Amino acid sequence: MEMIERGCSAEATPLAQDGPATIDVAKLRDELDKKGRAKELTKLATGAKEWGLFLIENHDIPDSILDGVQEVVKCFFRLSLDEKKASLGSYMSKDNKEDGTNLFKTSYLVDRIALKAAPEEGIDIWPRTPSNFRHVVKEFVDEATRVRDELLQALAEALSLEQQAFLRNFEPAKENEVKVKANYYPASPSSNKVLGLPPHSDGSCLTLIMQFDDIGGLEVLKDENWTMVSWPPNKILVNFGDLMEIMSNGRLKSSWHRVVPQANVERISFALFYSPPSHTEIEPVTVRDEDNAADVGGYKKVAVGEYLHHLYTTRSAATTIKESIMFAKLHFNP
Ligand SMILES: O=C(O)CCC(=O)C(=O)O
Ligand SMILES: [Fe+2]
Repeated sequence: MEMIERGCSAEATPLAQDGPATIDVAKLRDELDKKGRAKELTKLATGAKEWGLFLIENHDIPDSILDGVQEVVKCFFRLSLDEKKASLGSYMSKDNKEDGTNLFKTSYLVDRIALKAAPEEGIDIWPRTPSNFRHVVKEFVDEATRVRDELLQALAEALSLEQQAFLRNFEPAKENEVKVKANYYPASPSSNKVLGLPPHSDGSCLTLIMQFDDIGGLEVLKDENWTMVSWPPNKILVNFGDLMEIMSNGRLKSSWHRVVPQANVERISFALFYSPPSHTEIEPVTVRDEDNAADVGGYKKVAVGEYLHHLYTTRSAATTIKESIMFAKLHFNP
């Protein structure tokens, strides 16, 4: 298989002793309990900086919706290859070609579909089997987007920024990008050889990930060690992508992560990738050096589409971790 820098072989990984922070969204919403809310914001700031990701609970997305997503995605992956091809219909669309090829041909142990849930115009690449796939996923996307907005505001507040500092990049709402990926990782007896997904950072601002069973598979590079992240299906993992690192001027770092197939059990995950509209120029928040008031964040203004194009065309050839994000640095000389 293709060699991608550090950590190509998936050696056994210890489970984190104390995993990423779990943030209680209900506490963030509770304006009456000021102390409890402030405590949760502090936990959010600390946890998010430490791991580049965190978990959320009490997010208020009904179990019926989470269960519905699980059902339609499992149903899709149970189809035969021919049935999957037939189900996807206009699969060879512009949007689905690049990512969708993973479904049938990959050097990694993953079968996956990538769709765009928003913006809506001109997109008809949803699986037709099961017939309620699109409806169920869209319901979930609507709920998750509400939570995304709350999280972006809470993150700004947690960093002592003005509440809209991150969310304002997501205007106008109807032009926001929401990519959907459903990943199926088969069990792999030789799991110490082949990866499900290679080490990477997401291009998004935030990625919300569900996994349908808490069996392990996602690993994040933390303090130079690959560390398995564990979470149950009713919690959602919130991962920072490169756009968040740029937006926050490096105060929040995108995580470097990979997926390792498990030896005896298959795994399915379902992720929403949120990015501002492609033409939006992200202006990194200012990060002041306390002593001389200079900006020390190191990131510059960059258009979302331009950055993503750069990331997707360079990351597989990168030789160092997060090399592609250098493009958004003030002192980048290609
Ligand atoms: O399967 C997972 O948990 C993570 C998937 C992932 O990293 C991705 O699709 O970018
Ligand atoms: Fe990822």
